[in-house]
Amino acid sequence: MKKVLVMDGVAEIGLAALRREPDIEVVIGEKMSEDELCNVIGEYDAMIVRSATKATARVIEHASKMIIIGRAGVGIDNIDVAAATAKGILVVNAPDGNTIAATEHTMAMMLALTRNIPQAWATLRAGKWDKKSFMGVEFRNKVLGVIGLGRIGSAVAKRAQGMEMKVVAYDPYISEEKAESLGIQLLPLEELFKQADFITNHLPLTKESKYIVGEKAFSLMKDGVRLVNCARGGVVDEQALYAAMKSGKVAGAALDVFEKEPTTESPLFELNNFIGTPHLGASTEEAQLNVAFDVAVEIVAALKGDFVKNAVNIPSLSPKVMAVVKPYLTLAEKLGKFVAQLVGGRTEKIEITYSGDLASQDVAPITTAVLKGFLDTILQEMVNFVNAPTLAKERGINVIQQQAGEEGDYANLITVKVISDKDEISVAGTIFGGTDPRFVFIDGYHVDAVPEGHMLYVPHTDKPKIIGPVANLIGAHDINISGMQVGRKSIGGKAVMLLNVDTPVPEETMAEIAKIDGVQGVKNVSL
Ligand SMILES: NC(=O)c1ccc[n+]([C@@H]2O[C@H](COP(=O)([O-])OP(=O)(O)OC[C@H]3O[C@@H](n4cnc5c(N)ncnc54)[C@H](O)[C@@H]3O)[C@@H](O)[C@H]2O)c1
Ligand SMILES: O=C(O)CC[C@@H](O)C(=O)O
Repeated sequence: MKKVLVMDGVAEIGLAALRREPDIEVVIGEKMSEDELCNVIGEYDAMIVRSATKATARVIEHASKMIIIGRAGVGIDNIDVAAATAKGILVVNAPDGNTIAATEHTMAMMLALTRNIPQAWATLRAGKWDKKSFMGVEFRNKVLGVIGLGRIGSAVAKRAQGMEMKVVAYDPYISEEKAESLGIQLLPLEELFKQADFITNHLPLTKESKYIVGEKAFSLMKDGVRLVNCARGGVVDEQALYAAMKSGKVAGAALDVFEKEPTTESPLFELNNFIGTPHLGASTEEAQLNVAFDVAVEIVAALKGDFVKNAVNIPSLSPKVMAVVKPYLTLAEKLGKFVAQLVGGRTEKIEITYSGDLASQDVAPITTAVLKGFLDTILQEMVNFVNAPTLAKERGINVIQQQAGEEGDYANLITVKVISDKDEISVAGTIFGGTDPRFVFIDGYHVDAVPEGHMLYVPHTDKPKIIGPVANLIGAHDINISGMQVGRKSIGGKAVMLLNVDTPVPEETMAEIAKIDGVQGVKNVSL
């Protein structure tokens, strides 16, 4: 039975999707301190959070059974993803489910700010009919500067265009063509600050984006600019904003997110032209249903050992690409395991070359599968798709992935070459007919071996009286040989023999095989 800890109030539809699974027990957690969470987290195989619970490095250190942490929302700044990755814990989010909610909240904040709606209602409620204090401005023909033209930024832009605003944007990771197709002019950030009448931030909080809207930015802005942030606190420097509002530079600001959350006190709250909401961007019934369901589906998939769609710490693939690469993952893992058992010495480099159909695919997950197979064989600690690249890097293994392009004799081919301080070995595999994995080269010698179970690898000199004696010695120990492949490049030169055996060949038999004249080595391999 797998235990899932659900924190921060996740919609019932997500809980129901988890409870439907007979092997999953759902535990609804109450708000906990870091210490309290550390004390209980070791019992759980998965955890779901929104933004309140912090999966810190300390919490993750105590998460001894954890397979996956799911974020019912977009931002993953409350999860220490690096710590999770190093521990092999998958982190997934629900990136699409609350886009519209956050977009509409941004539009609501822009309108409320510009037409003084919260302030006017407060005075009306206080018994005053005050028309003079609440003069607004119109959106039409104004310039909206969107910082971060991702899912929410571009949806906000579309709605602003519907209100006849001119939209400019800053996002160095979006192509000119994409922006053009949205009718948006991309600008350098400084230029956006200079031109915009309204500015809305849609950047996540990262090292690069912290305080990107700070003192210098305010000095560049137009007098009377209005600012909205419904993305992440800390992108806007709240002290600098306060100063810019006090000086009259900023005519109004609306924040849904704050550097410190929860927060109920801020100098900004004393300003009449400031409005704030307590991180409500994703708080619509629809968004909460979407993110709860999406994240639950990912948790169920991960706990069953299936692939997840929205992993943030392993490469995510579209279903179309996944359909292409999935059959190669098992083959790749076996190639990694095979070379790990043959190579001696300290591994310095692993070169993985893809050709044929794979030359033009996104092969990053296949490379990870090779590393997983390789490291799982040589390390005691848990190795999985999440931590395999990090573990390889920590061990100083230089991983080179290349896509060769030329077809060769195989429709698809993965060649894994491992170079150590003492040794070098390569093995290549292919998939026949979409499902049938084969090893087809070992150190450039052609073979055609089914990569499964126990195998015996015997490099030798190509001459008579080798194959028979090897087979006889194995047979004499009552071990059944279910397959045998011999590859050579030239008569009398080096050759390789690969046997599929039903049980591993005992050490003493291997020692006898090694004594056969012409045998250059003998190794057991288990896949
Ligand atoms: N207030 C809420 O409740 C709420 C709800 C949903 C999302 N969010 C937040 O809104 C933000 C945007 O969400 P999204 O779904 O649009 O994300 P997204 O990933 O689709 O968009 C982010 C955009 O920012 C750009 N970007 C990232 N770092 C940058 C940098 N340093 N400089 C310039 N551009 C950079 C990226 O290229 C991307 O286009 C996230 O921080 C998310 O957590 C808040
Ligand atoms: O869960 C929430 O209420 C906020 C989520 C939002 O900040 C996000 O990044 O998706």
